[in-house]
Amino acid sequence: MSIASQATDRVIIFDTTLRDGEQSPGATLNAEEKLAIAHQLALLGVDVIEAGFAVSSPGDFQAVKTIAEQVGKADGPIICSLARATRKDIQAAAEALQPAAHPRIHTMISTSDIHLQYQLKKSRSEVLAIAQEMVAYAKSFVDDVEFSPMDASRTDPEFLYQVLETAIASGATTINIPDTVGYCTPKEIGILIQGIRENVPHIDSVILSIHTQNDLGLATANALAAIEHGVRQVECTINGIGERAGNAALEEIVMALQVRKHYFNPYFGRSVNSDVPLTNIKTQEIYKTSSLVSQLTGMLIQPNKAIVGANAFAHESGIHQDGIIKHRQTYEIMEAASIGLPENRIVLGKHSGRNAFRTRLKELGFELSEADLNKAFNRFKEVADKKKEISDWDIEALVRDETQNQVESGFQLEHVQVICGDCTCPTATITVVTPDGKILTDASVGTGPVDAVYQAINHLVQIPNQLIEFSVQSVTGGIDALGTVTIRLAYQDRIFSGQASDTDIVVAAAYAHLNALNRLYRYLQTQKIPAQVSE
Ligand SMILES: CC(=O)SCCNC(=O)CCNC(=O)[C@H](O)C(C)(C)COP(=O)(O)OP(=O)(O)OC[C@H]1O[C@@H](n2cnc3c(N)ncnc32)[C@H](O)[C@@H]1OP(=O)(O)O
Ligand SMILES: CC(C)C(=O)C(=O)O
Repeated sequence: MSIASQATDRVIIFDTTLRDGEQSPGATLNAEEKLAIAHQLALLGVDVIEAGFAVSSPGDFQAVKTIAEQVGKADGPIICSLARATRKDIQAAAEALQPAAHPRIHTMISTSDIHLQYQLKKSRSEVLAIAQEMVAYAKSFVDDVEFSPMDASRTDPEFLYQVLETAIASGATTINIPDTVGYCTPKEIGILIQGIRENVPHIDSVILSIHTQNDLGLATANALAAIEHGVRQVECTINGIGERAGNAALEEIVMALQVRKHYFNPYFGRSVNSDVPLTNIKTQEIYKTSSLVSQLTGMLIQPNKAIVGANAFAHESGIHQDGIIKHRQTYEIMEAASIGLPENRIVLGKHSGRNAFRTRLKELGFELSEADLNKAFNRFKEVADKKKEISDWDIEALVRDETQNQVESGFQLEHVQVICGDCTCPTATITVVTPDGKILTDASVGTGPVDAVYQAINHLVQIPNQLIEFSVQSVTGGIDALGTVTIRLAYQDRIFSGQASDTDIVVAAAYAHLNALNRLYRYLQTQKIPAQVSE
């Protein structure tokens, strides 16, 4: 049974990722890649896959044919090919779709005066005659024929009604209304659809469809407005890819209908509180499908993209994180799991608060006292000011650092400043606070910036020691990674180690050195050997 002959109390999802989506500059797919996406679209549960434009190239013809064979099974989706309103295009589409259990030919011709005058160079009556002839021709191959009046939203409504009436009389089973250049506002789309429903004879005997482009960023809003006015098929693409600024994004349409179903239910004659989904889409497959399309087309997804962007379920600011930890719905209207993501993300960064920090520490197995937590949190904020995102490894390093520094109280590092470069003698200026509260400053030169720091600290602290090991490790990847410096100092026959982390490894080296010196200092105290602090 053709989908058009079924009464629909839901929205038919017509996916055109493999046709309009592939028209995104740079997004070209080969037949194998198209097949992989088509299989995933079938798993996602789309009703119609527009697999390509069969006449456009031998490769696209083959892709449509292979998808028709391998995905267009009896229990699978409708497989569709686009065709201009020409015999050659329609023949190619029919031939490529031949193996599909449910084939659809989608034929189109422009109807706006600007297209007729400048592109087709045809009169309205010629276009009317072509539409009539070509829909009938497509119908001679398949039952399921979709007709699109290209640039419908800029077409004289009276002429549009005439063309649509003709297409329906010639056998079209789906009438698709394209806002080809993404020109309309949602209100105008509503008026357009309402006008068609009121003025085109037999429009209720076909599926009315909408195809929106995103030139003004209104594709999703326009598609939803059309649904409110009785449209029952939406043409859309994964991640919203498509010609120019793209098409309505499938994931946005589907999740809007899912999350706001109580709002949309009355437009489908349902009771407001019905929880029956308004599409057949298995929403848990959305994320996987989105990633596959992004990977194969090379079209990266902007981080703030609705539903599938990396930040769509990520919370960075303390107030939001606090709310999410207390009750997820305070700042989330849908669950990450509903699109197939394992969980939402609390991102620790400069806007995060104590609750999120404490919660992450607990997850990492650290139970800190309130005082220790505050200290670690202050360090965290300092690092967050320099680093975009704080990873779990960074946090572990910070907490370890704080814990060690508490144990080894003694000299406190107040200030580190280093000048270095290829034409400069590396010079470090260091300020420390002694255990009895004196503030001391000194400057030293060295063979490199770290050596200069060590010389200056040694001069201030006056504890004899020998640096026997120095290593630096990047805690995480990236240019803003935390570096952990580990050192070992020898004093007579004893070894004292120190470790510290910072986004600046010279600063980390200074803290690590002081950390080891404090251990040595405490040892000297227990041995009653006085340290000679410089004056
Ligand atoms: C809004 C949309 O997304 S529509 C789909 C757009 N997608 C594509 O164009 C991708 C695939 N296209 C192609 O591979 C090629 O353009 C082809 C194979 C379709 C045609 O290639 P060519 O024969 O070299 O024609 P070309 O692309 O230069 O020009 C398009 C021709 O189609 C005509 N045309 C455009 N739309 C239609 C239509 N709906 N019905 C009939 N003819 C049409 C144009 O008037 C023009 O004809 P002309 O050469 O007689 O002036
Ligand atoms: C072929 C039609 C539906 C189209 O892509 C458009 O008009 O934008």
